[in-house]
Amino acid sequence: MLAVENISFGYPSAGDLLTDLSFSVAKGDVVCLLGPNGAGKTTLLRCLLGIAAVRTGSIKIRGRKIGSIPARELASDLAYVPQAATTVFPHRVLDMVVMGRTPHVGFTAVPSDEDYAMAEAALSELGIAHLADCLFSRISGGERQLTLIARALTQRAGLLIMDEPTSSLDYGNQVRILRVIDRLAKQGYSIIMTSHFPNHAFLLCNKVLIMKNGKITAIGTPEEIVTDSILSDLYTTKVKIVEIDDGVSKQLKVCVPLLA
Ligand SMILES: Nc1ncnc2c1ncn2[C@@H]1O[C@H](COP(=O)(O)OP(=O)(O)OP(=O)(O)O)[C@@H](O)[C@H]1O
Repeated sequence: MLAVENISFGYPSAGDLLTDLSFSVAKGDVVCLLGPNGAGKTTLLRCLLGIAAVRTGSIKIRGRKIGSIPARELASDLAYVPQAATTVFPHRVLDMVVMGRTPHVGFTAVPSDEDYAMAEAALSELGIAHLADCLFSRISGGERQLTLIARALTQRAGLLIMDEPTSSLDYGNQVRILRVIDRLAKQGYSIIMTSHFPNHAFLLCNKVLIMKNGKITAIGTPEEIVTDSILSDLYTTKVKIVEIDDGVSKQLKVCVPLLA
């Protein structure tokens, strides 16, 4: 679905911030991008979205270079789910979600009844249909994140790019969002998400990219590469991976930071 080949990126008159990154994303993949602050995760997402133009290499979606795809067409392949910041504009939740139809209807056109029906269906799919008439600025952080995911679903793109989808959410809401991501992947969506929580990789990702100083230093399954030594090196702090019984059917790995 997505093929990233040897890309480098830097801001004008500065050196490379991302160096020679390559990876691929298949249908149904949930890819977790792990790395410390400043590693270049958001910058990489900006390149994938075509907001930042790469210096070298190529990013292809379904075989086409993203630079050659008109923005509106690209939006039917890629949807961005930003962090759940609030907005100063008092939009209704349903109106926020129907904005996902913008690439399909155009900036000046009014969304049709069908567009609103799609937005309502996305809200129902995520269990927040009751919020349709609430103001986005007055719902909780977890509800805002679900609203932004609903907007991406309404866009009808197969690849969802999520920047720290659980940031600033409490434990229960983090798990709710992770469950939604897991369910979407099972429906065939591909997902790339950044996270500061290696446990997320164990819980729902089938592929992990380890990023440090603008480079991908390891790619693999969580079992292969989310290890004591790689995480301790990545975050320059002692980390231990332990196995627990999840109480249902399997052993689950969890990552524990050590203070000593
Ligand atoms: N507009 C810009 N101009 C120059 N440098 C920038 C710009 N935006 C970001 N950077 C630099 O790029 C580097 C990578 O930033 P980026 O936001 O991609 O990291 P990140 O891994 O997403 O970090 P975090 O986990 O803290 O969000 C940082 O050193 C940052 O200062």
